[in-house]
This record gives sequence, C-alpha cells and structure tokens, in this order.
Amino acid sequence: MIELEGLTKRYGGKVAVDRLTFAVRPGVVTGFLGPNGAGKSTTMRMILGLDRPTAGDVRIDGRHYAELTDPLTYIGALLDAKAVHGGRSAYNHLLCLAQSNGIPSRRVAEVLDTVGLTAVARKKAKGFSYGMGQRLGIAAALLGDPRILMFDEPVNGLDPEGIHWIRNLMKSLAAQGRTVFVSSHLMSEMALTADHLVVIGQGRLLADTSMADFIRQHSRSYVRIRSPQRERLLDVLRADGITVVETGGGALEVEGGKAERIGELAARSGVVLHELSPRQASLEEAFMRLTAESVEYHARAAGPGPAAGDRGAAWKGA
Ligand SMILES: Nc1ncnc2c1ncn2[C@@H]1O[C@H](COP(=O)(O)OP(=O)(O)OP(=O)(O)O)[C@@H](O)[C@H]1O
Repeated sequence: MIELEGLTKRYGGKVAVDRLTFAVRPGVVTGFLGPNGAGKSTTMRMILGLDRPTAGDVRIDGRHYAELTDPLTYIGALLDAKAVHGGRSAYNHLLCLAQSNGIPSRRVAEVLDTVGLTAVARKKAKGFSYGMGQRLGIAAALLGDPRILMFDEPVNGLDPEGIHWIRNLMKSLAAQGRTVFVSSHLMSEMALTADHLVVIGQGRLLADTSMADFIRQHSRSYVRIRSPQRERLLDVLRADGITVVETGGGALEVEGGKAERIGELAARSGVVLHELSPRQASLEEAFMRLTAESVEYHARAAGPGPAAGDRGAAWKGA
C-alpha cells in the first residue's frame, strides 16, 4: 500500500503538488489521472524519494522509501523508459540492477521472458525501439518481484499491440494481489485498465473513487434529434414537459433515455425526424469537464470556448 498524507511540493512560487491525501491499495489497478502539468510525475518522484516533499508525507507499506532495505523488492517503478545506459545489453542492464539490489541473477532471465525480450537480451539497448525500451523499463520494475508497482504513462507512444500487452500485464499483476499505480492523461485508456481512479488537477485531488462509481456519476445519457421542422418539434416536446437543449448545427438534445417517447410524440404530430439517436457522453468528456478548470496547458490558440472534443488538443499525445 502507498499512503500519501498532505503531500505537497513547491518549486519557488509554483505549487506542483498541493496537499494530496489518498491511499493506493493492493489487488486493484489504480489509475492516476490528470492533465499535463497536474503533478502526476512529481507525486510519483516523491513516492520514490527522488524529490523531497515541501510538506506532508508519503509511505510505502508504512515506511519512507529511504528506510526500505533493497527497495526494488518493495516497489518497482517505470518513470522514464529512456533512463537506460544505451551501450549495455538488456541482459547486462538488468544484471547490474540485480547485483546492486541484492536480487538473485536468475531473476534477469525470468523478467526478460515476462516482457518478451529474451530473443534480444544480448542486444544493446540503444538499438531498441520505443516499445522495446518500455518493455525493458518494465522488466527492471519487475526485477525485485515487488508487491508494489508504479508506472508513469506506460502506454505513451506504444502501438496497439504494446498497449494491449501492458494493459493485460497490469491487470494480471493486480490479480496476483499486488498494488498497481499507473498514471495517464487518457481517460479512455484508464477506463479499460483501472478499477480505481485518483484524479488530480493543478496538484489538487479532484476524485478518489472506484471506476464503477466514476462511470455512474459522470456518464451522461442523452438523445440527439434533428428535424427539418425544428420549431414545430420544439413546441411539441415542450408541451409534453420535455426539456430540450438547442445545440450547434441545428441539432437538439434531451437529457436521459427518452428516445421512444420523443419518436411517438413526433409521429403523432406529423413531425419529420432526420435523426433520433440515444447517446452516451464518453468518460473522456466527463474527465475533461472534471479537470477543465485546472487544465494548466490550454490550447489557447484554438480560441475561446472550445467544445469538449476540441479540448483534446490540450492534452499530451491527443
Ligand atoms: N524541477 C522542476 N522545477 C520547476 N517546476 C517543476 C519541476 N518539475 C515539475 N515542475 C512543475 O510542476 C508542475 C507539475 O509537473 P509534473 O511533471 O509533475 O506534471 P504531470 O502531471 O506529470 O504532467 P505531464 O502529464 O505533462 O507529465 C508543472 O507545472 C511543472 O512545470
């Protein structure tokens, strides 16, 4: 378990992480979500003792990182996949890590096998593709067979096969009872991977909830309607007590699942419909709404008041 208590980091006048209090529990994948600059990497660096908190505390199974003997056997992390000596082979890179951390060298072959790098184990890391580098970073995280694993944006830059592989790996590690903490700025990816969500914006905690609750609270269902007799349709729906929102492009929206009722009312009144489609707002939109206030890096060039979908431009990799 990872426990944060009022964790805070300031860089000069800038508050990167602001009084974060939450716990990351074993047996589930916990997604750590937030827009660019929200403070995810800084938080992870403090968990690993790489950055010193300005205030507050963070403990791994009740102890500070610096107090752990052979820390790689408690917590494995992938923070920066490029942090590998390129001149070394994958095997030697992992062997050095094993030897300096009291880990038996037989683990090297085991983790190379787990991440599918056995065939290229003797090749120099500098010749590796981005995906192979990610796999090597994950092999290093798994080396000490730790109960806690932490991955910073592990799917960034990966192809669909690599994304699928990492997703399944994280789920299987959690199913083994390990604590899995993974950051991302992509809600859609987390929706497929995480059981629990911690969302931050501008360093502050915005949500600490199960994925099921997040979906229940934030996924909005609505009906989209288009009609060449728009004004007549508006009158008919309003007369029936239905609240209609007029959206761009001449379309109308009605909250909830009232498609059948709307269709019947239109038919009864002889109003022609060109579209009557029940829709579900995506989790990505819910996430955007939740963090919109705290997005530090807005794509201002896109002009004021972008639509939810357009705001994707403000997100790394979007
Ligand atoms: N060493 C540093 N010195 C000054 N400011 C920093 C430093 N490291 C991070 N920051 C600032 O702290 C804030 C949080 O950065 P951090 O990298 O933790 O965010 P993040 O959520 O990981 O973002 P991203 O998704 O872009 O990686 C940002 O405003 C960043 O500019």
